[in-house]
Amino acid sequence: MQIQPSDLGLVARVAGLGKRYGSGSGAVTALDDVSLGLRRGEFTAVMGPSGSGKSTLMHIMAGLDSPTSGRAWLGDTDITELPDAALTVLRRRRVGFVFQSFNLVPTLDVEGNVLLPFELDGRTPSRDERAVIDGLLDRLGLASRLRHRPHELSGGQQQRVAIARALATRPDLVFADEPTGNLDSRTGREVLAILAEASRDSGQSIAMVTHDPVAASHADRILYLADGRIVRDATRSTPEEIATYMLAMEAAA
Ligand SMILES: Nc1ncnc2c1ncn2[C@@H]1O[C@H](COP(=O)(O)OP(=O)(O)OP(=O)(O)O)[C@@H](O)[C@H]1O
Repeated sequence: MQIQPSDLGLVARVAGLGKRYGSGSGAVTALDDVSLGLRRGEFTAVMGPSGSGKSTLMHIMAGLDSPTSGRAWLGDTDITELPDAALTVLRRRRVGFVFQSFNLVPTLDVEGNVLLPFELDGRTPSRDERAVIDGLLDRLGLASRLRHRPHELSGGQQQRVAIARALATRPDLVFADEPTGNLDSRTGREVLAILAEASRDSGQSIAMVTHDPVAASHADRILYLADGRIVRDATRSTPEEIATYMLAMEAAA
């Protein structure tokens, strides 16, 4: 019998992943032979210089983009050859995303955006789920903004709506691309605390791209990418240790 990712405690896995954009002399190798597993309940930060492949890796792991070579699993499902409709359902049930561009629906108010994953799944939140959502909206300072639409919110507020939406269904796996990028330091700390709690208390796995050593210091594990390859897989580190390594990487580039 074949060993499944879940037998190893993994909620997502990629093996021998490669991604090339374009062809001929203009081709760009965004990922080069990346193998990685994300463990259940683990909070992982993904760091690396601009253009090192962080967003590409997250998009492929989340089933939003396909690799040029290699394989990717969400849970025990190999998503590399999964038909689009099945992949959409799998993503909706198991994965939350926070994109750099927020991807809020402009015609829906804050509450409508946060409840969208339930709407798309054809159900309303249970009483427990409603309590989780209300707690998130409260902690993210959005409780007084429920009837506002995205264009009536600041960039940081829109980012918080995207975070509430990603966590609302308590998905197994949350991918967050620079989730604190637009936030002041107090709100940023609250978002990091919410992500850390989701992993510690609810067993959710979080993968967060960040350029900020302080944000990365909240994670259990830190992956460093350079030129499309994982160059270091580290355990929890201080902001100073992270900043020192990032500087050394940039100096070596
Ligand atoms: N759609 C695309 N077409 C062509 N090249 C692309 C495309 N998307 C990304 N790339 C290239 O792939 C490489 C990796 O990009 P990616 O966005 O994954 O990097 P990143 O580490 O997330 O960068 P940043 O920190 O600046 O967001 C870059 O060289 C980028 O220019």
